[in-house]
Amino acid sequence: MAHAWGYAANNGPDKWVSNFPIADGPRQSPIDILPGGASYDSGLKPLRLKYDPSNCLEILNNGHSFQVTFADDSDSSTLKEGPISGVYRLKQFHFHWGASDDKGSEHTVAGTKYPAELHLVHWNTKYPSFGEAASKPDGLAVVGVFLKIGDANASLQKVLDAFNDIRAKGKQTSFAGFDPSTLLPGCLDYWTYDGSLTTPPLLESVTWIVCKEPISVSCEQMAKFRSLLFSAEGEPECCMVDNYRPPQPLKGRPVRASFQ
Ligand SMILES: NS(=O)(=O)c1c(F)c(F)c(S(=O)(=O)CCO)c(N[C@H](c2ccccc2)[C@@H](O)c2ccccc2)c1F
Ligand SMILES: [Zn+2]
Repeated sequence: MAHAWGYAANNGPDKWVSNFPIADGPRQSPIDILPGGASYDSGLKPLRLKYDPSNCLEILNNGHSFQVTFADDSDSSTLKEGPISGVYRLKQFHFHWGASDDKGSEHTVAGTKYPAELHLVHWNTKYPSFGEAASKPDGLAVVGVFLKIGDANASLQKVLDAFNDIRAKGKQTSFAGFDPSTLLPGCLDYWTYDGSLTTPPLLESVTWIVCKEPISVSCEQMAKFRSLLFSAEGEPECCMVDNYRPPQPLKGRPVRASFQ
């Protein structure tokens, strides 16, 4: 039985390298973004995101995070332009968060941690499937959005309202008609760099697109995130918190900014 990875002391990010040696690779994610170290690139286009709520299928607690999965058999929910070329289809979105409001994001900005981070995972349609794309250097594009404590987020609340059905690992429930563009900030200025998945298999196939502007989340909503469980029904309850990988070495990679 393959060693189950997780976020605990015995199977967390510092241990992943033993089963996934790419953990020490040249383009690992997340990173600490230094705004002063990013170079403005006037050639970067605005993000073109088009999401069809009818593609939204279900919400699932996969034991590491919760994910909302989309039908990706057509080009109706896509990411185009920005730093990428071609058409990338939305496959799922998920979040990372902390046990307290002072940590939880994967990317950091000049050392600043946010309480949570949203990831919208897209795959390059030049490849026949998500699985094929996931192993190619230009196969995936993930849009990251920071969450900052403030007013309650009405759009996020629709996702949190489904949590009672997915509290334990392996639980899933239908989740239809949700438009993920309602989770995006008003300004889509971004940083971009070449990186990887931040969980095993840590594949170095991700063009990261991290929005500069956060969206809001209330303290009560953060508490709702922390009501999910890493554990399955019948197992000792283990709260799903701190499911984030810390920043990894930049190893000389350029970070570009779409804004001045
Ligand atoms: N931060 S990240 O964007 O790197 C990331 C995560 F941090 C993350 F937690 C997940 S997850 O699916 O929630 C649990 C781990 O698989 C995925 N999920 C991936 C995924 C699974 C199914 C469909 C789409 C995306 C990830 O599990 C994956 C990607 C590629 C190949 C195998 C698995 C993910 F992409
Ligand atoms: Zn993620």
